[in-house]
Amino acid sequence: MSDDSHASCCTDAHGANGHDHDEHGHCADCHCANAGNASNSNIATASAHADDDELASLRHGIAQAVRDVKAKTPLAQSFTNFVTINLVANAQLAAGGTAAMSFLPDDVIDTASISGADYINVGTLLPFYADALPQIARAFRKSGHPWVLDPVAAGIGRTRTEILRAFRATPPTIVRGNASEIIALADMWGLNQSDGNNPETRPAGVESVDEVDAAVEPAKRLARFLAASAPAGKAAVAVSGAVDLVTDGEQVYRLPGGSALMSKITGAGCSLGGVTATYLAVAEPLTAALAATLLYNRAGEIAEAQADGPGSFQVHLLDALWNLTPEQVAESAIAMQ
Ligand SMILES: Nc1ncnc2c1ncn2[C@@H]1O[C@H](COP(=O)(O)OP(=O)(O)OP(=O)(O)O)[C@@H](O)[C@H]1O
Ligand SMILES: Cc1ncsc1CCO
Ligand SMILES: [Mg+2]
Repeated sequence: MSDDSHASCCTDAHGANGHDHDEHGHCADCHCANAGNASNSNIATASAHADDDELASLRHGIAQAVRDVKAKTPLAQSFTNFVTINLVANAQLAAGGTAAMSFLPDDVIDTASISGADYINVGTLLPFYADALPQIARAFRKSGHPWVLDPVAAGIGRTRTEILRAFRATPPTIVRGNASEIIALADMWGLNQSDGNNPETRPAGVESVDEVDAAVEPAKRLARFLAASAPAGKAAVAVSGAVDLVTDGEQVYRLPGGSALMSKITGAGCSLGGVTATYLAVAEPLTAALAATLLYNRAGEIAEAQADGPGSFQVHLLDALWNLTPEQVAESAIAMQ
Protein backbone atom coordinates (compact mmCIF):
# COMPACT_ATOMS: atom_id res chain seq x y z
CA MET A 1 0.00 0.00 0.00
CA SER A 2 1.34 3.41 -0.75
CA ASP A 3 0.06 6.91 -0.80
CA ASP A 4 1.80 10.14 -1.63
CA SER A 5 3.66 10.40 1.69
CA HIS A 6 4.54 6.69 1.57
CA ALA A 7 5.87 6.82 -1.97
CA SER A 8 8.06 9.80 -1.21
CA CYS A 9 9.14 8.30 2.15
CA CYS A 10 10.26 4.94 0.91
CA THR A 11 12.55 5.87 -1.91
CA ASP A 12 15.56 4.42 -0.09
CA ALA A 13 16.40 2.41 3.01
CA HIS A 14 16.30 5.43 5.26
CA GLY A 15 13.57 7.26 3.47
CA ALA A 16 13.94 10.38 1.38
CA ASN A 17 12.05 12.28 4.05
CA GLY A 18 14.48 11.14 6.72
CA HIS A 19 12.11 8.44 7.98
CA ASP A 20 14.00 5.64 9.76
CA HIS A 21 13.23 1.97 9.22
CA ASP A 22 13.75 -0.60 11.97
CA GLU A 23 15.57 -3.93 11.55
CA HIS A 24 12.40 -5.48 10.12
CA GLY A 25 12.22 -2.71 7.58
CA HIS A 26 9.20 -1.05 9.16
CA CYS A 27 9.02 2.68 8.85
CA ALA A 28 8.40 4.48 12.12
CA ASP A 29 6.88 7.47 10.37
CA CYS A 30 4.51 6.18 7.73
CA HIS A 31 3.93 2.49 8.56
CA CYS A 32 5.31 1.24 5.26
CA ALA A 33 7.23 -2.03 5.25
CA ASN A 34 10.31 -0.92 3.39
CA ALA A 35 13.11 -3.41 4.10
CA GLY A 36 16.40 -2.06 5.33
CA ASN A 37 18.73 -4.17 3.14
CA ALA A 38 20.07 -3.04 -0.18
CA SER A 39 18.28 -5.42 -2.57
CA ASN A 40 14.89 -5.03 -0.94
CA SER A 41 15.54 -1.33 -0.84
CA ASN A 42 16.15 -1.33 -4.58
CA ILE A 43 12.93 -3.22 -5.19
CA ALA A 44 11.07 -0.79 -2.94
CA THR A 45 12.70 2.13 -4.72
CA ALA A 46 11.68 0.83 -8.13
CA SER A 47 8.15 0.13 -6.99
CA ALA A 48 7.83 3.54 -5.31
CA HIS A 49 8.97 5.18 -8.53
CA ALA A 50 6.52 3.10 -10.56
CA ASP A 51 3.72 4.16 -8.18
CA ASP A 52 4.86 7.78 -8.43
CA ASP A 53 4.85 7.64 -12.22
CA GLU A 54 1.47 5.97 -12.33
CA LEU A 55 -0.07 8.47 -9.91
CA ALA A 56 1.42 11.42 -11.78
CA SER A 57 -0.05 10.15 -15.02
CA LEU A 58 -3.43 9.50 -13.38
CA ARG A 59 -3.49 12.98 -11.85
CA HIS A 60 -2.75 14.47 -15.26
CA GLY A 61 -5.68 12.53 -16.74
CA ILE A 62 -8.01 13.47 -13.87
CA ALA A 63 -7.24 17.19 -14.21
CA GLN A 64 -7.75 16.92 -17.98
CA ALA A 65 -11.11 15.17 -17.53
CA VAL A 66 -12.36 17.87 -15.13
CA ARG A 67 -11.11 20.57 -17.51
CA ASP A 68 -12.63 18.89 -20.59
CA VAL A 69 -16.04 18.60 -18.98
CA LYS A 70 -16.01 22.31 -18.08
CA ALA A 71 -14.86 23.21 -21.62
CA LYS A 72 -16.95 20.81 -23.69
CA THR A 73 -20.19 20.51 -21.61
CA PRO A 74 -20.74 16.88 -22.67
CA LEU A 75 -24.18 15.31 -22.45
CA ALA A 76 -24.54 12.25 -20.23
CA GLN A 77 -28.06 10.87 -20.48
CA SER A 78 -29.74 9.22 -17.50
CA PHE A 79 -32.38 6.56 -16.93
CA THR A 80 -32.49 7.02 -13.18
CA ASN A 81 -34.73 6.77 -10.13
CA PHE A 82 -37.38 9.40 -9.54
CA VAL A 83 -36.37 10.11 -5.92
CA THR A 84 -33.10 11.81 -6.85
CA ILE A 85 -33.47 12.60 -10.55
CA ASN A 86 -33.32 16.35 -9.99
CA LEU A 87 -30.10 16.17 -7.94
CA VAL A 88 -28.50 13.95 -10.60
CA ALA A 89 -29.25 16.50 -13.33
CA ASN A 90 -28.15 19.47 -11.20
CA ALA A 91 -24.91 17.75 -10.19
CA GLN A 92 -24.08 16.96 -13.82
CA LEU A 93 -24.69 20.60 -14.71
CA ALA A 94 -22.63 21.81 -11.72
CA ALA A 95 -19.71 19.62 -12.80
CA GLY A 96 -19.91 21.34 -16.19
CA GLY A 97 -21.81 18.77 -18.24
CA THR A 98 -25.39 18.65 -19.47
CA ALA A 99 -28.25 16.35 -18.56
CA ALA A 100 -31.16 14.57 -20.26
CA MET A 101 -33.45 12.17 -18.47
CA SER A 102 -35.59 9.58 -20.21
CA PHE A 103 -37.39 6.28 -19.58
CA LEU A 104 -38.42 5.35 -23.13
CA PRO A 105 -36.12 2.82 -24.80
CA ASP A 106 -36.38 4.37 -28.28
CA ASP A 107 -35.76 7.82 -26.82
CA VAL A 108 -32.75 6.65 -24.80
CA ILE A 109 -31.28 4.61 -27.66
CA ASP A 110 -31.67 7.47 -30.19
CA THR A 111 -30.25 10.06 -27.79
CA ALA A 112 -27.21 7.85 -27.16
CA SER A 113 -25.90 8.97 -30.55
CA ILE A 114 -25.38 12.48 -29.15
CA SER A 115 -24.68 11.49 -25.54
CA GLY A 116 -21.05 10.88 -24.59
CA ALA A 117 -22.07 8.26 -22.02
CA ASP A 118 -25.23 7.08 -20.27
CA TYR A 119 -26.21 6.46 -16.67
CA ILE A 120 -28.61 3.73 -15.57
CA ASN A 121 -29.79 3.66 -11.94
CA VAL A 122 -32.28 0.98 -10.83
CA GLY A 123 -33.41 2.70 -7.62
CA THR A 124 -37.12 2.94 -8.38
CA LEU A 125 -38.46 0.33 -10.77
CA LEU A 126 -41.67 0.10 -12.76
CA PRO A 127 -42.88 -3.14 -14.37
CA PHE A 128 -41.97 -2.08 -17.91
CA TYR A 129 -38.32 -1.57 -16.90
CA ALA A 130 -37.85 -5.36 -16.93
CA ASP A 131 -38.00 -5.22 -20.74
CA ALA A 132 -36.85 -1.64 -21.29
CA LEU A 133 -33.54 -1.77 -19.42
CA PRO A 134 -32.14 -4.97 -21.00
CA GLN A 135 -33.24 -3.62 -24.40
CA ILE A 136 -31.31 -0.38 -23.79
CA ALA A 137 -28.25 -2.27 -22.52
CA ARG A 138 -28.28 -4.47 -25.65
CA ALA A 139 -28.36 -1.38 -27.87
CA PHE A 140 -25.44 0.19 -25.95
CA ARG A 141 -23.53 -3.05 -26.34
CA LYS A 142 -24.17 -3.18 -30.07
CA SER A 143 -22.96 0.38 -30.64
CA GLY A 144 -20.15 0.20 -28.05
CA HIS A 145 -21.74 3.08 -26.14
CA PRO A 146 -20.15 3.60 -22.68
CA TRP A 147 -22.42 3.61 -19.64
CA VAL A 148 -22.41 3.63 -15.87
CA LEU A 149 -24.60 1.34 -13.76
CA ASP A 150 -25.71 2.18 -10.21
CA PRO A 151 -27.19 -1.12 -8.93
CA VAL A 152 -29.22 0.57 -6.18
CA ALA A 153 -30.61 -1.89 -3.63
CA ALA A 154 -29.11 -4.87 -5.48
CA GLY A 155 -30.49 -8.05 -3.96
CA ILE A 156 -33.96 -6.64 -3.20
CA GLY A 157 -36.90 -7.99 -5.20
CA ARG A 158 -37.34 -10.40 -8.06
CA THR A 159 -37.67 -7.75 -10.78
CA ARG A 160 -34.53 -5.86 -9.75
CA THR A 161 -32.57 -9.13 -9.57
CA GLU A 162 -33.86 -10.15 -13.01
CA ILE A 163 -32.78 -6.81 -14.50
CA LEU A 164 -29.37 -6.79 -12.83
CA ARG A 165 -28.75 -10.43 -13.82
CA ALA A 166 -29.63 -9.58 -17.43
CA PHE A 167 -26.94 -6.87 -17.52
CA ARG A 168 -24.30 -9.59 -17.12
CA ALA A 169 -24.68 -10.38 -20.83
CA THR A 170 -24.38 -6.72 -21.86
CA PRO A 171 -22.28 -5.17 -19.10
CA PRO A 172 -21.71 -1.49 -18.34
CA THR A 173 -18.33 0.25 -18.56
CA ILE A 174 -18.39 1.36 -14.92
CA VAL A 175 -20.33 0.06 -11.93
CA ARG A 176 -20.71 2.56 -9.10
CA GLY A 177 -22.44 1.64 -5.88
CA ASN A 178 -22.14 1.37 -2.14
CA ALA A 179 -20.35 -1.65 -0.66
CA SER A 180 -23.47 -3.79 -0.19
CA GLU A 181 -24.58 -3.19 -3.76
CA ILE A 182 -21.18 -4.10 -5.21
CA ILE A 183 -21.02 -7.31 -3.14
CA ALA A 184 -24.58 -8.26 -4.15
CA LEU A 185 -24.01 -7.57 -7.86
CA ALA A 186 -20.76 -9.56 -7.95
CA ASP A 187 -22.61 -12.35 -6.21
CA MET A 188 -25.54 -12.41 -8.62
CA TRP A 189 -23.12 -12.41 -11.57
CA GLY A 190 -21.45 -15.49 -10.07
CA LEU A 191 -18.15 -13.68 -9.42
CA ASN A 192 -17.96 -14.30 -5.67
CA GLN A 193 -17.06 -17.69 -4.20
CA SER A 194 -20.69 -18.72 -4.09
CA ASP A 195 -23.46 -19.99 -6.32
CA GLY A 196 -25.02 -16.58 -6.86
CA ASN A 197 -27.40 -17.10 -3.97
CA ASN A 198 -24.95 -16.35 -1.23
CA PRO A 199 -26.70 -16.42 2.13
CA GLU A 200 -23.95 -14.09 3.38
CA THR A 201 -25.10 -11.39 0.99
CA ARG A 202 -27.58 -9.29 2.87
CA PRO A 203 -30.12 -7.33 0.88
CA ALA A 204 -29.43 -3.81 2.04
CA GLY A 205 -32.13 -1.48 0.72
CA VAL A 206 -30.65 1.70 -0.67
CA GLU A 207 -28.23 2.16 2.26
CA SER A 208 -25.06 0.12 2.67
CA VAL A 209 -24.82 -2.36 5.53
CA ASP A 210 -21.25 -3.30 4.64
CA GLU A 211 -17.93 -1.49 4.96
CA VAL A 212 -16.01 -0.59 1.81
CA ASP A 213 -13.23 -2.99 2.89
CA ALA A 214 -15.64 -5.93 2.57
CA ALA A 215 -16.16 -5.07 -1.10
CA VAL A 216 -12.50 -5.00 -2.23
CA GLU A 217 -12.40 -8.49 -3.78
CA PRO A 218 -15.93 -8.36 -5.27
CA ALA A 219 -15.09 -4.94 -6.75
CA LYS A 220 -11.86 -6.25 -8.32
CA ARG A 221 -13.61 -9.32 -9.74
CA LEU A 222 -16.42 -7.16 -11.12
CA ALA A 223 -13.94 -4.75 -12.71
CA ARG A 224 -11.99 -7.60 -14.33
CA PHE A 225 -15.23 -9.05 -15.66
CA LEU A 226 -16.31 -5.66 -17.07
CA ALA A 227 -12.89 -5.05 -18.64
CA ALA A 228 -12.89 -8.48 -20.28
CA SER A 229 -16.24 -7.65 -21.91
CA ALA A 230 -15.51 -4.00 -22.74
CA PRO A 231 -14.88 -3.18 -26.41
CA ALA A 232 -11.70 -1.27 -25.46
CA GLY A 233 -10.80 -3.72 -22.66
CA LYS A 234 -11.09 -0.99 -20.01
CA ALA A 235 -13.54 -0.67 -17.16
CA ALA A 236 -13.76 0.41 -13.53
CA VAL A 237 -15.73 -0.16 -10.35
CA ALA A 238 -16.26 2.56 -7.74
CA VAL A 239 -17.38 1.73 -4.20
CA SER A 240 -18.59 4.64 -2.07
CA GLY A 241 -18.37 5.01 1.69
CA ALA A 242 -16.34 6.84 4.32
CA VAL A 243 -13.20 6.03 2.32
CA ASP A 244 -14.14 5.39 -1.31
CA LEU A 245 -12.47 2.73 -3.42
CA VAL A 246 -11.93 2.68 -7.17
CA THR A 247 -10.44 -0.23 -9.10
CA ASP A 248 -9.80 -1.21 -12.69
CA GLY A 249 -9.50 -4.83 -11.55
CA GLU A 250 -5.72 -4.68 -11.16
CA GLN A 251 -4.90 -1.68 -9.01
CA VAL A 252 -7.01 -0.55 -6.06
CA TYR A 253 -7.17 3.16 -5.21
CA ARG A 254 -8.53 4.43 -1.90
CA LEU A 255 -9.86 7.95 -1.78
CA PRO A 256 -10.40 9.39 1.70
CA GLY A 257 -12.53 12.38 2.65
CA GLY A 258 -16.03 13.56 1.95
CA SER A 259 -18.59 14.16 4.68
CA ALA A 260 -20.89 12.06 6.83
CA LEU A 261 -23.61 14.57 5.86
CA MET A 262 -23.52 13.05 2.36
CA SER A 263 -25.47 10.11 3.74
CA LYS A 264 -28.01 12.53 5.32
CA ILE A 265 -29.26 13.73 1.97
CA THR A 266 -30.76 11.36 -0.56
CA GLY A 267 -28.91 10.98 -3.81
CA ALA A 268 -25.28 11.76 -3.02
CA GLY A 269 -24.45 8.33 -4.43
CA CYS A 270 -26.94 8.57 -7.32
CA SER A 271 -25.63 11.97 -8.38
CA LEU A 272 -22.05 10.74 -8.03
CA GLY A 273 -23.04 8.02 -10.53
CA GLY A 274 -24.46 10.66 -12.90
CA VAL A 275 -21.30 12.76 -12.66
CA THR A 276 -19.20 9.63 -13.25
CA ALA A 277 -21.08 9.25 -16.56
CA THR A 278 -20.37 12.92 -17.32
CA TYR A 279 -16.62 12.26 -16.95
CA LEU A 280 -16.92 8.98 -18.85
CA ALA A 281 -18.12 11.08 -21.79
CA VAL A 282 -14.62 12.60 -22.04
CA ALA A 283 -12.26 10.15 -20.32
CA GLU A 284 -11.34 6.50 -19.88
CA PRO A 285 -13.27 4.55 -17.23
CA LEU A 286 -10.63 4.51 -14.48
CA THR A 287 -9.92 8.23 -14.90
CA ALA A 288 -13.64 9.03 -14.96
CA ALA A 289 -14.37 7.04 -11.80
CA LEU A 290 -11.43 8.60 -9.95
CA ALA A 291 -12.24 12.14 -11.09
CA ALA A 292 -15.89 11.95 -10.03
CA THR A 293 -15.11 10.33 -6.68
CA LEU A 294 -12.39 12.87 -5.85
CA LEU A 295 -14.62 15.76 -6.92
CA TYR A 296 -17.36 14.49 -4.58
CA ASN A 297 -15.02 14.03 -1.64
CA ARG A 298 -13.66 17.57 -1.95
CA ALA A 299 -17.12 19.04 -2.53
CA GLY A 300 -18.50 17.19 0.51
CA GLU A 301 -15.79 18.66 2.73
CA ILE A 302 -16.38 22.20 1.50
CA ALA A 303 -20.16 21.84 1.86
CA GLU A 304 -19.86 20.47 5.40
CA ALA A 305 -17.79 23.46 6.46
CA GLN A 306 -20.52 25.82 5.22
CA ALA A 307 -23.74 23.96 6.01
CA ASP A 308 -26.11 24.17 8.99
CA GLY A 309 -27.71 20.80 8.23
CA PRO A 310 -28.73 18.53 5.32
CA GLY A 311 -30.79 21.19 3.50
CA SER A 312 -28.07 23.78 3.20
CA PHE A 313 -25.52 20.96 2.74
CA GLN A 314 -27.10 19.99 -0.57
CA VAL A 315 -27.04 23.60 -1.78
CA HIS A 316 -23.39 24.02 -0.80
CA LEU A 317 -22.53 20.64 -2.34
CA LEU A 318 -23.78 21.83 -5.75
CA ASP A 319 -21.89 25.11 -5.40
CA ALA A 320 -18.69 23.24 -4.53
CA LEU A 321 -19.09 20.88 -7.52
CA TRP A 322 -19.25 24.01 -9.65
CA ASN A 323 -16.37 25.91 -8.01
CA LEU A 324 -13.71 23.21 -7.56
CA THR A 325 -10.85 23.52 -10.02
CA PRO A 326 -9.27 20.68 -12.05
CA GLU A 327 -6.09 21.12 -9.99
CA GLN A 328 -7.90 20.90 -6.64
CA VAL A 329 -9.54 17.66 -7.76
CA ALA A 330 -6.38 16.13 -9.21
CA GLU A 331 -4.17 17.02 -6.22
CA SER A 332 -6.36 15.05 -3.79
CA ALA A 333 -4.92 12.20 -1.71
CA ILE A 334 -4.93 8.84 -3.51
CA ALA A 335 -3.67 5.74 -1.73
CA MET A 336 -2.61 2.84 -3.93
CA GLN A 337 -2.86 -0.76 -2.76
N1 LIG B 1 -19.25 8.49 6.41
C1 LIG B 1 -18.89 9.15 5.31
N2 LIG B 1 -17.85 10.02 5.36
C2 LIG B 1 -17.46 10.67 4.27
N3 LIG B 1 -18.07 10.55 3.05
C3 LIG B 1 -19.10 9.71 2.94
C4 LIG B 1 -19.58 8.96 4.05
N4 LIG B 1 -20.62 8.19 3.65
C5 LIG B 1 -20.79 8.45 2.33
N5 LIG B 1 -19.88 9.36 1.91
C6 LIG B 1 -19.77 9.92 0.55
O1 LIG B 1 -21.09 10.09 0.07
C7 LIG B 1 -21.16 9.86 -1.32
C8 LIG B 1 -22.26 8.82 -1.58
O2 LIG B 1 -21.86 7.61 -1.02
P1 LIG B 1 -22.88 6.58 -0.37
O3 LIG B 1 -22.09 5.36 -0.04
O4 LIG B 1 -23.66 7.24 0.71
O5 LIG B 1 -23.80 6.29 -1.63
P2 LIG B 1 -25.17 5.60 -1.75
O6 LIG B 1 -25.41 4.71 -0.57
O7 LIG B 1 -25.26 4.97 -3.08
O8 LIG B 1 -26.12 6.88 -1.69
P3 LIG B 1 -27.60 7.12 -2.31
O9 LIG B 1 -28.11 5.79 -2.74
O10 LIG B 1 -28.37 7.75 -1.18
O11 LIG B 1 -27.47 8.05 -3.44
C9 LIG B 1 -19.77 9.44 -1.74
O12 LIG B 1 -19.12 10.55 -2.29
C10 LIG B 1 -19.09 9.01 -0.43
O13 LIG B 1 -17.70 9.26 -0.44
C1 LIG C 1 -34.49 6.62 -1.27
C2 LIG C 1 -34.47 5.89 -2.57
N1 LIG C 1 -35.39 4.92 -2.81
C3 LIG C 1 -35.23 4.35 -4.02
S1 LIG C 1 -33.93 5.01 -4.90
C4 LIG C 1 -33.57 6.09 -3.63
C5 LIG C 1 -32.48 7.08 -3.72
C6 LIG C 1 -31.24 6.63 -3.05
O1 LIG C 1 -30.63 5.57 -3.66
MG1 LIG D 1 -27.12 4.52 -3.89
